[in-house]
Amino acid sequence: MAKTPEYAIIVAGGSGSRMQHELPKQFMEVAGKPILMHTIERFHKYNPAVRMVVVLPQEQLNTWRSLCQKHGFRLFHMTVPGGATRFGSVRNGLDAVMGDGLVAVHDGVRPFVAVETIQAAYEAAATYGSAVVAVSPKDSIRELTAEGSRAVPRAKYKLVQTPQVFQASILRKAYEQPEQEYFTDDASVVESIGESITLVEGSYRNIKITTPEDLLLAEAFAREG
Ligand SMILES: Nc1ccn([C@@H]2O[C@H](COP(=O)(O)OP(=O)(O)OP(=O)(O)O)[C@@H](O)[C@H]2O)c(=O)n1
Ligand SMILES: C[C@](O)(CO)[C@H](O)COP(=O)(O)O
Repeated sequence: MAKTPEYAIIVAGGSGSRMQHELPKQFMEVAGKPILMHTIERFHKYNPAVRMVVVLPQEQLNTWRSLCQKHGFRLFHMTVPGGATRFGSVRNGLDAVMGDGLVAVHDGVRPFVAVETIQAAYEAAATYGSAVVAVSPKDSIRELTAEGSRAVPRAKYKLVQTPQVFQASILRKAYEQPEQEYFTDDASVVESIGESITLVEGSYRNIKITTPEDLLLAEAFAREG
């Protein structure tokens, strides 16, 4: 039987404002290579046949082309221009996904996702229609209230990562709706059309490179391979 087509929308259309660096963080080097190249390599390592759609800021398409030349980066991927928000970028990426199959959405700035995590997410989505990678919090959690704050039971919460994988038809339907402020990831978008979300265990190494100190961790993880 033919394998279900697998797609990956790698969203790298942001400006990286919290990194406070001139170059968008997805292009900053870790272990001598742009972060985004590490990310693409992880998906290629999982399955060289994954059809990759990389979403980039419109004004940075040429920068990426130059970086690929400079680093001799030849792993095949399509590029599409991003939107004003992550939601808009995923929607643009989805327009490039033709036909049925499983679609992973992954942050371009999560370069240390394990191949085993990617595999587990595609497998769960094949069975349940959705799969969202998450880990348990390590710190205590307090909820902000009108009076101040109060402790909440940590065991009731998960910290959400990517990849988030869905049947293409579900993801398309979800991204037809208007964007809402509480859409911070793909699970929140899909859930709001009434679909249930299946969680898959993630990894504490699957960090999202967001602020400058994350780069220190990233260099350490990259050294370990
Ligand atoms: N308009 C946007 C905004 C974000 N992203 C992508 O979504 C991922 C997670 O977002 P985040 O870490 O918030 O990235 P930025 O938006 O670039 O960072 P910041 O919020 O600090 O500006 C990143 O890979 C980012 O490039 C995107 O594709 N398009
Ligand atoms: C999708 C995500 O990485 C899951 O943790 C996260 O929600 C992205 O949030 P950001 O506000 O774009 O950093």
